[in-house]
Amino acid sequence: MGYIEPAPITDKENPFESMMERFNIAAEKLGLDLETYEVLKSPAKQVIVSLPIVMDDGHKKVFEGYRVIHSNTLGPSKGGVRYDLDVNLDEVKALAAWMTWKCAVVDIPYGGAKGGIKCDPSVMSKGELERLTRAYTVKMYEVFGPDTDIPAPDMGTGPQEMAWIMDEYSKAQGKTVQAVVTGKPLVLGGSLGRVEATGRGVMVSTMEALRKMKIDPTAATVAVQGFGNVGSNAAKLLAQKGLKIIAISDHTGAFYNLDGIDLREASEYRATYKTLEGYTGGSKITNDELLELDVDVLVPAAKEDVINNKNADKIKAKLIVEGANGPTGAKADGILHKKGIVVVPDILANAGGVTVSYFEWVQNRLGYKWTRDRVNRRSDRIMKEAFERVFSVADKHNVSLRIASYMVAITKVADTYKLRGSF
Ligand SMILES: NC(=O)C1=CN([C@@H]2O[C@H](COP(=O)(O)OP(=O)(O)OC[C@H]3O[C@@H](n4cnc5c(N)ncnc54)[C@H](O)[C@@H]3O)[C@@H](O)[C@H]2O)C=CC1
Ligand SMILES: O=C(O)CCC(=O)C(=O)O
Repeated sequence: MGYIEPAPITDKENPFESMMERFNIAAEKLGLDLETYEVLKSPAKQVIVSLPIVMDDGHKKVFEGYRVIHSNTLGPSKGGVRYDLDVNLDEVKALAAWMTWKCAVVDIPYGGAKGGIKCDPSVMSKGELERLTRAYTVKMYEVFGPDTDIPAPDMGTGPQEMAWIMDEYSKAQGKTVQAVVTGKPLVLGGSLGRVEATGRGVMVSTMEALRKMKIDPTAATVAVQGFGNVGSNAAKLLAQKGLKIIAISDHTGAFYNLDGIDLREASEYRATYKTLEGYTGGSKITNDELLELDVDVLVPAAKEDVINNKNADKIKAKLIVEGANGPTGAKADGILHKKGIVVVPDILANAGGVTVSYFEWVQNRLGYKWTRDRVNRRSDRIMKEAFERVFSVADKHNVSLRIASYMVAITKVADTYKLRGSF
C-alpha cells in the first residue's frame, strides 16, 4: 500500500479538476467556511496496490489497483470498482468524490469511494479475471468491510466480480459476509432490480426533466452513448415509456436508425458477440457523430469528458441526462448553459444504482429479500424526491441543475461534519 502523486493526464480534462471546478462554484454560492471546504475537498484515504497475477500462458503480469475513499462523513464509504485501461489515480479520486456527492444528493447514509484496476477485461480470460479480483480483494482486506467500505460494480465489472470479492473477503473472516459488496448475483444475496437500477434512475430522471420542460416523451427521440449496464438498461426502459431510441453505441462505434433501434435485437447481438461491432440494425456513424445528433435527449453512458469544450457547441439535444460519471467536462458546462441545453448531472441522474445497492446492503443485514416491485417503487420515489430537491434549489438560486446538485450534497455533508466535529 502507498501514496503517489497523480498521473498527468494529457489531452483530456483532468476529471478531479473538473469535479473541483463545480465544487468550488457551489461552495462559494453556499458561503462554505474555509475549514469545512478543506475537509470536504480532500480524499480521506488513497490506496494503491500492485497485483502480480499468473496469466493463462504461465507468465506473471503486474497490474495496478486503486481504492480511494473520499469521505466517511455520512457513513461507510460506497462506490464501484472499475476495470479499464484508462484507470488512474486522478480518475479514481474524482469518481470517489462524485460518490460522496451522489449519496448525499439522494440522501442515503453512505460516504463516497471508488476503486479500479488498470486492465483490459475484454482480452482477459475468466480465470485471469478471477485471480486478479481475488488478489485485489486480499490487498484491500483492511479497507473493505460492511461497516467501512463497500464496493460495487462499475465499468468493466459486474455480478461475477462482486461474487469473487464477497467470497475472498468471507474466507478471511471465516464466515459469509454478504454485505461487504453489492451488485452480487441474486443467489449470493444480490437485490432484485440492482442490474437495471442505474438505467432505471436515468429513465426516472429523464421523465422528470421532460415533464418540467413540457416535452411529450412519446414524441421524443434519444441517442445513447455506451451499451453496457447503464446505457442498455436506460435505452430499454426509456423505450418502454414511449421514447424512440434512434442511436446507440459502444467503444467500437455508433449505429443510427431514424425508425428506432430494435433494442432486443441489439442486446441479443451484444450478448452473442460481446460488442456491437458488425451490428446491422442501423447505419454506422462515429461516437462523435452520435453526440451531435439532432435528438431531444442525449444519454452519455460510457466515459468521462466525452462532451467537452471542443464539441459542446455542436450538441443539438435539448436535454442531456448523464448516465456515466463525469461525461461532461467542466469547460463545457458554460457552453451548454448558453445554448439552453438542460443537463441532469451524473450525481443525480445515475444515483439509482447506488440507491438499490443501499437496498441490497439493508436486505443483507436484515437477512430478508424484498420483491422487485418494492425495490423499484422505493428507488423511483428516492430519485423523484432528489430531482425535486435539486430542481427547487436550482430555481431558488438561479443555477444549473449540476451546481444545484452540488449545493444540495455539500450542504448535507457539511452540516453532518459540523455536528459530528470530526471525520
Ligand atoms: N454500473 C453501474 O451501476 C453504474 C455505472 N455508472 C457509470 O456509467 C458508465 C458506464 O458504466 P457501465 O454501464 O457499468 O459500464 P459497462 O462496462 O457495462 O459498459 C460500458 C459501455 O461503454 C462503452 N464504451 C466504452 N468506451 C466508450 C467510448 N469511448 N465511446 C462509446 N462507448 C464506449 C463500452 O463498449 C460499453 O458498451 C460509467 O461512467 C460508470 O461509472 C454510474 C453509476 C452506476
Ligand atoms: O452501487 C454502488 O454502490 C456504486 C455504483 C457506482 O459506482 C456509481 O454510482 O458510480
